[in-house]
Amino acid sequence: MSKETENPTIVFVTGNKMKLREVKAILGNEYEVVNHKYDLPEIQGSTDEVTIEKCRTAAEIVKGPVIVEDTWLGFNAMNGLPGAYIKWFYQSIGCEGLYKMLAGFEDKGAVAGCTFGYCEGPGHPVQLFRGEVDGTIVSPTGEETFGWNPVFKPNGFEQTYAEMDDDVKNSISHRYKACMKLRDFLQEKARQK
Ligand SMILES: O=P(O)(O)OP(=O)(O)OP(=O)(O)OC[C@H]1O[C@@H](n2cnc3c(O)ncnc32)[C@H](O)[C@@H]1O
Ligand SMILES: [Mg+2]
Repeated sequence: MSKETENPTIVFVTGNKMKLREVKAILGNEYEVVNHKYDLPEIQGSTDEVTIEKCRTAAEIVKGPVIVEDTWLGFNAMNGLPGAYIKWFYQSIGCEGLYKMLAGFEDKGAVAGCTFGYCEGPGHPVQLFRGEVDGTIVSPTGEETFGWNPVFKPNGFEQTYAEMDDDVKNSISHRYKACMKLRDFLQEKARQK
């Protein structure tokens, strides 16, 4: 089937199938999201630093415009930790363990966030687009199909990310918010050409 209009292409360097799926669901009507599957090395540092380094490396590999994304989950009682290190915590102790980490704290508040990086190509600066959602950490509820979705319940909702329909998560999530900022930037850039 041929398309009437060609959407601009975005090259998304990620090794995470579920992130790719969500970005396609959020931006797929306006962009052709192409994946370069590569597990980019992640330095130790703030989420911004991690994203900038991932994006620089991705641009070197692809030799052209790329986006990358780094996700974090920060517990308010722990001043934002695990933050960018959530991947390693999740991999080692799972959702149940993440929930139990807060057993000794009254404050179950958390922030789910992600930062997209955009880089025009090797040697170019990296632009950052951040999206955050406040919520609480709850006992794992819902199917564990994507990371820590079962323990994160966004404020204002009765369901965890894992219990929500994909459409709902993708219209309110940290990733949605960051994608909207990225989209605005890309549209503005296209207008200036
Ligand atoms: O190749 P990249 O894009 O880096 O993919 P990754 O899987 O390594 O992802 P991160 O470094 O950003 O680590 C974030 C961790 O949080 C998980 N995660 C990311 N987005 C999520 C979301 O929206 N809901 C639940 N878990 C998520 C993800 O599976 C990782 O374990
Ligand atoms: Mg990673």
